[in-house]
Amino acid sequence: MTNNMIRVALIGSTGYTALEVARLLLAHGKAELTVATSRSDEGKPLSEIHPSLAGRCDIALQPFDPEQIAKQADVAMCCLPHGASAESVRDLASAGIRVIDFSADFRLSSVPLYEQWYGVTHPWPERVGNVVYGMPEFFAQEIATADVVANPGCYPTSAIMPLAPLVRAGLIQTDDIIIDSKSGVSGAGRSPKLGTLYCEANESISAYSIASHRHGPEMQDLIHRISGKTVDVLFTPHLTPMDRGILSTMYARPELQKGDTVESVKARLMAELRETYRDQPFIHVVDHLPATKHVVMTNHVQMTVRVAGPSDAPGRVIIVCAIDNLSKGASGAAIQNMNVMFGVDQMMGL
Ligand SMILES: NC(=O)C1=CN([C@@H]2O[C@H](COP(=O)(O)OP(=O)(O)OC[C@H]3O[C@@H](n4cnc5c(N)ncnc54)[C@H](OP(=O)(O)O)[C@@H]3O)[C@@H](O)[C@H]2O)C=CC1
Ligand SMILES: CC(=O)N[C@@H](CCC(=O)OP(=O)(O)O)C(=O)O
Repeated sequence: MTNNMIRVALIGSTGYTALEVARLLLAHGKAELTVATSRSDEGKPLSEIHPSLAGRCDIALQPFDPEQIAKQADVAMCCLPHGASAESVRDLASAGIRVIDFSADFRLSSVPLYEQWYGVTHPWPERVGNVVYGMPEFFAQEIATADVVANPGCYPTSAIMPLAPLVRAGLIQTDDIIIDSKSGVSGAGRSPKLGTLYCEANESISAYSIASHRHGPEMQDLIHRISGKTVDVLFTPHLTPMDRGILSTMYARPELQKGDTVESVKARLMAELRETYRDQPFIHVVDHLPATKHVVMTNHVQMTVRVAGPSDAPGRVIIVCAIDNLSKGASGAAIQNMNVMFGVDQMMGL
């Protein structure tokens, strides 16, 4: 650190999550961007790639050189796609710089699980299952001293935050959990793809990767790590015509107690969530139905619970959670993790 400022390196600066990190750092106060790397646009000012930064962040893009970056920065935010990220994370960590990895390369507990879902051989297998999951609401102590942090996936954040405490407390059954999520198009990244072209995505909602999305195992893995219980989730993501935001609607069966009503089950689940997140400044257990508009452009999470069925026979628990995929689902979470790693107020810049 110089002048008490945390020096931040952005790796893969031309993408959406990198832009969001740069934007948040402009208002941070205790952290500054000192390095931005790019394979494709070396030498150009960052603001040429992201015009919204013009006149505010004109740092020149440089090639990826871990030894050099370690001299210029205290922490690297690695905003690369999964598969490509792991090698860069390994090289940065070996050069002595702390790393926050935005990809899924270090999120899962085991190499076989990673290789089964990502279809690539992991280049740093000894660290898989040995990197803290960057969710300070559950793992702040480990994050504070970590050399590498695995920033959570966007959909998993919206599911793990409400489900893990309820599973841990034994309030919902562990099988038959359905997670139905809708994401804005920025969740797919900035590289052009057929499905994210305007005429494909606008005025349309579509499901994709049914029963085969890689975030299903991430949700199961992390709920297990937090609750100690094995859960079975069925996850369906949808692409929606919004720039950003995720709304997840989740269905589970309650563990009933004698005399339970719809109202008593709802009260018990809401009380558990409120107690879990009582001291967490970004997590809000609300009475209203959360919407993406309530949280976009913020690091805040809103969640609530409803219960369906005749009043004396509660059937299904319905949980609704809203986040911003680029903020608490990616770059905001990374800034929060960085704050915890460097011992500053976790809300700084957020
Ligand atoms: N978008 C979102 O909402 C979320 C994204 N994430 C994760 O964050 C990471 C970044 O996402 P996002 O910013 O959306 O992605 P983008 O596609 O917008 O940007 C990724 C950047 O990585 C660089 N890059 C692309 N391919 C390679 C490669 N093969 N080797 C090295 N560098 C490469 C490029 O930068 P350059 O050419 O400048 O080097 C590119 O601009 C991904 O792992 C993603 O899964 C996680 C949660 C939410
Ligand atoms: C809308 C959309 O396409 N979303 C992306 C997930 C976003 C993400 O960043 O996930 P990882 O960090 O785990 O890669 C998808 O479904 O692949």
